[in-house]
Amino acid sequence: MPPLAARVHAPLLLAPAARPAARLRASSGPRGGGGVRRGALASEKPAAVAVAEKAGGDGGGGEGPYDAIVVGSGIGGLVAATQLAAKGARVLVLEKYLIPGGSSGYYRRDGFTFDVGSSVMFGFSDKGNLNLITQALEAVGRKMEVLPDPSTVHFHLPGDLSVLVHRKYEDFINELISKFPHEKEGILKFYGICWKIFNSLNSLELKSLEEPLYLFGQFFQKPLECLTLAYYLPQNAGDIARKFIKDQALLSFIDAECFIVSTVNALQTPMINASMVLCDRHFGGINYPVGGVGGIATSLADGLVEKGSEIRYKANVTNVILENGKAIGVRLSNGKEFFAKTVISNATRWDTFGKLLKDKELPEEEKNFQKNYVKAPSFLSIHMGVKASVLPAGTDCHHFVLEDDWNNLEKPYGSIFLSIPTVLDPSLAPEGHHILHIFTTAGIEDWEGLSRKEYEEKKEVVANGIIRRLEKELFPGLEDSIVLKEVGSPKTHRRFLARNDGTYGPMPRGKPKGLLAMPFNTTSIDGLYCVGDSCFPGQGVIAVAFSGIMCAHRVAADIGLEQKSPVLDAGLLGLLRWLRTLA
Ligand SMILES: NC(=O)c1ccc[n+]([C@@H]2O[C@H](COP(=O)([O-])OP(=O)(O)OC[C@H]3O[C@@H](n4cnc5c(N)ncnc54)[C@H](O)[C@@H]3O)[C@@H](O)[C@H]2O)c1
Ligand SMILES: CC(C)=CCC/C(C)=C/C=C/C(C)=C/C=C/C(C)=C/C=C/C=C(C)/C=C/C=C(C)/C=C/C=C(\C)CCC=C(C)C
Repeated sequence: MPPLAARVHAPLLLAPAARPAARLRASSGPRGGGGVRRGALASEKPAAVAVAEKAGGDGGGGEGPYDAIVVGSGIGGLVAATQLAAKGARVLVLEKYLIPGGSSGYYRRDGFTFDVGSSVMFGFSDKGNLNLITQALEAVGRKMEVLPDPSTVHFHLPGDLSVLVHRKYEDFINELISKFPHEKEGILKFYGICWKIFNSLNSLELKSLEEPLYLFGQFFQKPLECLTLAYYLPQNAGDIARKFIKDQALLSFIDAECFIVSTVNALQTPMINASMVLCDRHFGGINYPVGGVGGIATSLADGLVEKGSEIRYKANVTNVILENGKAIGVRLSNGKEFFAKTVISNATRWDTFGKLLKDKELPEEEKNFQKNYVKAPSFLSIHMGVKASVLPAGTDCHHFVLEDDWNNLEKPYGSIFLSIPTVLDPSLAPEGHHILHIFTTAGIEDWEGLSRKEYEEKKEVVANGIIRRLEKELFPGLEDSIVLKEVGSPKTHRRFLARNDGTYGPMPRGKPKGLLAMPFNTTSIDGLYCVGDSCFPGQGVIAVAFSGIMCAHRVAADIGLEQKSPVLDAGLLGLLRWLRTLA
């Protein structure tokens, strides 16, 4: 392997549009083996690529009707689409970009395969009911090989507090107690409640909470578990932690645990979401897909096509078409129209109602959502290839760094997330090298109004500051070991992920009532559904996978593929709408 030249790349978070053919070929998965059908050869041409090549992006003339059109192929959209296709629906997914996955996509540079977003994968185990990524793949006959991560994250926190979240719960809890022996009882109680909630969740068959026949069925079969969930639904992790824990540093640690999940502190993080991630990391564990995270989306897209549905790339949806107030199709930027019984938007709710329905007055329900939630800041991401020698032996895969001051936890550029997926899967980088994927929160307003030169310079200055902090805290010699570096700003994320202001997801405006105000999948527009991280239960790949499963169930009932009761529907949907107004 010839040595890689050290250099700094232009602002490319994702692949440049100048290489469309290569990008379509790359759809076979990050490593070609990322999404192999059971018993199929890894070298077989994935069906999704064939359709993309045939479609050649936007065409002309109207098409349809489909059972459902899905706008966007993030994990939320793809799970909704594949679940529906598995139930026998004919689905069309329209994706603006060149490959599927959105924030869970990938790109390649000089032999490195980078995950665009998170590399920390929940829900990828082979047990329980909450392994939603595994289940989503299985629904379309796919299975990915995964590598168990021995830990979830290594926290490097103020006051030299270092906590490694081991895969084994006992190891983690003993390590935490060893740092706060005086809070042993409080620690066991707080994490004990998390387990109570997690076990309740894990005992249910997860489908749409907006479908009454299913919901009442679950209440009948598992009354205690459902009541437990209903009890904790409006509560937040920070309030529960404060019932048992007094030590401020320990409460700040729990803030950091929650911040990773929700980009806000524990007082603002719904207890159900906190419990889900604080326990699944030990129950199913964190598992990394061989070949990279991008393989999940390409496998789902291939599975979708094999079920007789379609996905088209370079298809930029600009409008949802309404007829008598009902969503009946969509229009692309090239004027082409597609029609369907239902339309599912995987764009954020801000984009769905602010752009795809810009001529329509914002419905009350959405006003309520925007009253309760704001767009979380975007982020600055740095993808680097480094010489392997810079990492000490036994380096953990994921790190969270906040050096001196707890007050900086939620501030822009305050906390640093770092993933080194090559610790688990060396095939993602050329021999002798590692990948460092670094990100930190950043607002779009910081990056607007700059000239090209100022923008490039600012990216360099900010990125180098972050790299120097990591060099000081974790890896001496880091700067000199860099062979490849690409910096993405909030503007990059807005452009390539098509997310309003490049937002990371929704964030409660104040202190939420747990998950009570979070909208589900139906909207106040007949035939229009939303899926993704601005729907219940919020941010996170496993969370949007759940929103996809819920959405597909509700849509399937509405188009006659699953049982439904119009009378009960009206009652439950009305009740849920009313409950949201209480939040
Ligand atoms: N760094 C990170 O770890 C990171 C960053 C951001 C988001 N995330 C996570 O990623 C997940 C987001 O998943 P998601 O399912 O909500 O969606 P997503 O944002 O990942 O994907 C949405 C997809 O819809 C496409 N799209 C948007 N508008 C469109 C339009 N008008 N026409 C056609 N296509 C359009 C986008 O190109 C994108 O591919 C969440 O888990 C979130 O928390 C992670
Ligand atoms: C309806 C009513 C009213 C009532 C009823 C009751 C009941 C029954 C209820 C039920 C409920 C349920 C089922 C629920 C569910 C839920 C769920 C599933 C949830 C989930 C969640 C998840 C989440 C949130 C996740 C998240 C994650 C994340 C975000 C991640 C991230 C990561 C990252 C960022 C990375 C980091 C990195 C480093 C450190 C490096």
